[in-house]
Amino acid sequence: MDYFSYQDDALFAEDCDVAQLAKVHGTPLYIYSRATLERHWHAFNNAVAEHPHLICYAVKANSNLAVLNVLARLGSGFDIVSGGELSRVLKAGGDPQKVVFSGVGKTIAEMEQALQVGIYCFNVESSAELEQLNEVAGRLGKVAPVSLRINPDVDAGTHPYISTGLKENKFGIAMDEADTVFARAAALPHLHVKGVDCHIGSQLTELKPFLDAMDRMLALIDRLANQGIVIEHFDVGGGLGVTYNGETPPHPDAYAAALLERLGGRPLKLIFEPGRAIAANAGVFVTQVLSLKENSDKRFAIVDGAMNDLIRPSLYSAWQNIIPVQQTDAATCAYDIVGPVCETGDFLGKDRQLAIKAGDLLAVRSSGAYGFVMSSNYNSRPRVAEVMVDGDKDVVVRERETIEQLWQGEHLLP
Ligand SMILES: Cc1ncc(COP(=O)(O)O)c(C=O)c1O
Ligand SMILES: N[C@@H](CCCC[NH3+])C(=O)O
Repeated sequence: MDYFSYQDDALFAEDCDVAQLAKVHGTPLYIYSRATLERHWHAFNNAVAEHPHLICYAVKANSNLAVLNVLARLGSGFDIVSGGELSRVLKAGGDPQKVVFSGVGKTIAEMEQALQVGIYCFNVESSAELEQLNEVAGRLGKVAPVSLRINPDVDAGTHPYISTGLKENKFGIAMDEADTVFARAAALPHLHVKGVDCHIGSQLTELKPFLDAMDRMLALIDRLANQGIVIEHFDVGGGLGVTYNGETPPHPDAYAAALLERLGGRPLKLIFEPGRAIAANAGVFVTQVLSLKENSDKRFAIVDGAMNDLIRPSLYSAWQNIIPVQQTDAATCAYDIVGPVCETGDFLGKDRQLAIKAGDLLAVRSSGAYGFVMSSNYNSRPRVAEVMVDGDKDVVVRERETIEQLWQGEHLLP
């Protein structure tokens, strides 16, 4: 079931006509589907329903308050990487006791904030962070719940910029130091060791790297048990991929079943941190064709959306499907879909077969994750509006920035 589909050649988001949404709210525009977010969250939650677990949506994928609130209402937990994300979760009605705090560099202020609100667990990424957290917790008269993020040194087989589980990556504690750092964590007075975690990369489309990582992590958990260090939970991170262009990532059911089989009856609570798998295909980015231009080699469609609004194609050469908002029978041509930003790398897609003219609307699919959250004001372009549809209702969940907001907080010299 695809909540973004055509009805009589017009693209709909649930029961809302996308062209009408663009007319009312302007372009460029992000549109999210509540039903899709909920279906994807339930897919994870149902996949492990029979086993103690917590689904902690990775806020970084899409941190709009309405997105977080929809998931909080389902009972979701949240994986955060900053004090800002924690504040968003709380503002959106999320339960701090279902929050795990990941991230390779946490500030003292962020540690204090998370300790004060009582999060579920800190995913600690280094010995230095462990010592700091112990000190901060001691100063506040608290005990910090901790998991250690271990870098299992497996190749996730994904884009090098989004691979995180190799020794050469900055993330986590090396496996060959894990036992020692755990022993230290267990000995520190203001920490309570709860779990282990790993996250080997994003947009994984095969089970094997996940299972390789799990085998190494379970071996560690067994060694720790022999040292008398009891691990309550195993946080497997996020990373399950989605279909952008014909990839066939495992369904959460298959993923969870494979993990549970490997777990082999160990009484560990499982924590999942899915971001992309929940949000990516719950959103589209709608842009209008400003003009067409061609030379002897190429045809360009210059659109009002740009790399500052959706950077994935420029940053990772990521391919996202670009479809017309109104389908026609007209003959198609190959276009590079480019934005107004003054960078050669400013494109949303290359060599796309489309039948388009100035004024037409295009929808870039799979834009619900790592879309708006990675947007910027580069070229002094106001950040775009975000709308969430819920059946035949649409709500502006973030207003388009105004020109005045572009220089909010800036000051002239006296
Ligand atoms: C620690 C951690 N957890 C979860 C995620 C979410 O990843 P994904 O969106 O691929 O599920 C990330 C980002 O890759 C991450 O770094
Ligand atoms: N921003 C990346 C994913 C990064 C994952 C962050 N841990 C993307 O769009 O694919």
